[in-house]
Amino acid sequence: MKTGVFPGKFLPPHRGHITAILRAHALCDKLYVVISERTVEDGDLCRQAQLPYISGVLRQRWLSQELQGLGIEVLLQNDDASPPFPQGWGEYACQLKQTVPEPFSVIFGGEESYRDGHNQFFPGIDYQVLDPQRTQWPISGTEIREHPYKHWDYIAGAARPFFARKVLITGPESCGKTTLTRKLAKVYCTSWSEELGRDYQHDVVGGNGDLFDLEDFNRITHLQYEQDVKALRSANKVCFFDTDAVVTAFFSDVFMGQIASRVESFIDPAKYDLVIALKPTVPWVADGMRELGTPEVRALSFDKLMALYRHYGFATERFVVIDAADYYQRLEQCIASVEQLLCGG
Ligand SMILES: NC(=O)c1ccc[n+]([C@@H]2O[C@H](COP(=O)([O-])OP(=O)(O)OC[C@H]3O[C@@H](n4cnc5c(N)ncnc54)[C@H](O)[C@@H]3O)[C@@H](O)[C@H]2O)c1
Repeated sequence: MKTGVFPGKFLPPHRGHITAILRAHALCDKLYVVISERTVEDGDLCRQAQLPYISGVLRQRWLSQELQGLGIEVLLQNDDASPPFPQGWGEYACQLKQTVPEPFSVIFGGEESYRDGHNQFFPGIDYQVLDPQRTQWPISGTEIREHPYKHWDYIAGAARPFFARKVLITGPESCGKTTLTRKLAKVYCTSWSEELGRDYQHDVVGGNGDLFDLEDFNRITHLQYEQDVKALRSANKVCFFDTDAVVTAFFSDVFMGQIASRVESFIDPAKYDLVIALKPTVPWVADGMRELGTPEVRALSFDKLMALYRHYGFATERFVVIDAADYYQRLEQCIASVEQLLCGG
């Protein structure tokens, strides 16, 4: 029985890592992937790339998603107490032997320069180097952190939702949100999450808004969240959202005179990288389910919705407000703001 260990930072995991891990797995009977987390150093690396901290647990979740079902165990090791390399070799070696729950006979890696250290601090354990020139996937974690959109295809699938830019298109009824969201998704060849409250109203309530009850808005928020997560999983650099929980809170208040109890727990001002707010300056389209059609009510709805965003901690002064009265201009303004969001990545 040959047991191997594949250590790394995996900040973030990419195809080079995954392929090397799978090769290592083919060379032994049991493989442990060990994520080495140094919160200060790793935190600095994320900050330098202007990314939120990618915690060890998050990396463990991503790698576990990627490798599940293959008999590879993903472990997390906190190396905060070890000095940096090369002084930290001894502590690192001790810690690794404690983290892995059984004796191992081989350590895999891609760095020839670590061989002497391995020979000294892991006596009797082979050090096997795989693809040291990174010929198959010429990529590093540093390159991905600094330019995730340029190197998008290398990012491990499970980590892509973290890196995908999230764009919310919001606004009151009949301002072209759904069409614009679909068009933007097509322009950027990516996924989007459509508002499902209207389908819910059609399918469950029979189209008659008077028949809503408060619990319906809790369900809508939850279903929308699930759909958003699914859309994000297949995003190509950017993902578009046709609605959010603030809009559901708004309609809960319109129909029921109060906000359903669980809606607020889905409101997250930090979720979106860009919020595009559409003003109701295009013609009203009656579809049998819309309620708020007069020009005065439409303008008031927009103001009320923005006030609700402020109430929930959104920085509405950073919203891109689209007030052009024609669809061509609206689309152009949206594309320009998305371009700005993605540029430099
Ligand atoms: N930094 C040091 O001087 C040093 C010294 C000794 C041990 N270590 C330990 O070694 C482990 C690896 O650290 P790291 O910073 O190199 O981790 P990492 O997350 O950057 O990489 C993990 C492993 O994948 C390999 N790899 C990376 N990109 C690849 C690609 N495109 N194709 C094929 N293989 C690729 C790396 O060579 C490494 O072996 C860590 O556990 C670390 O603590 C580091």
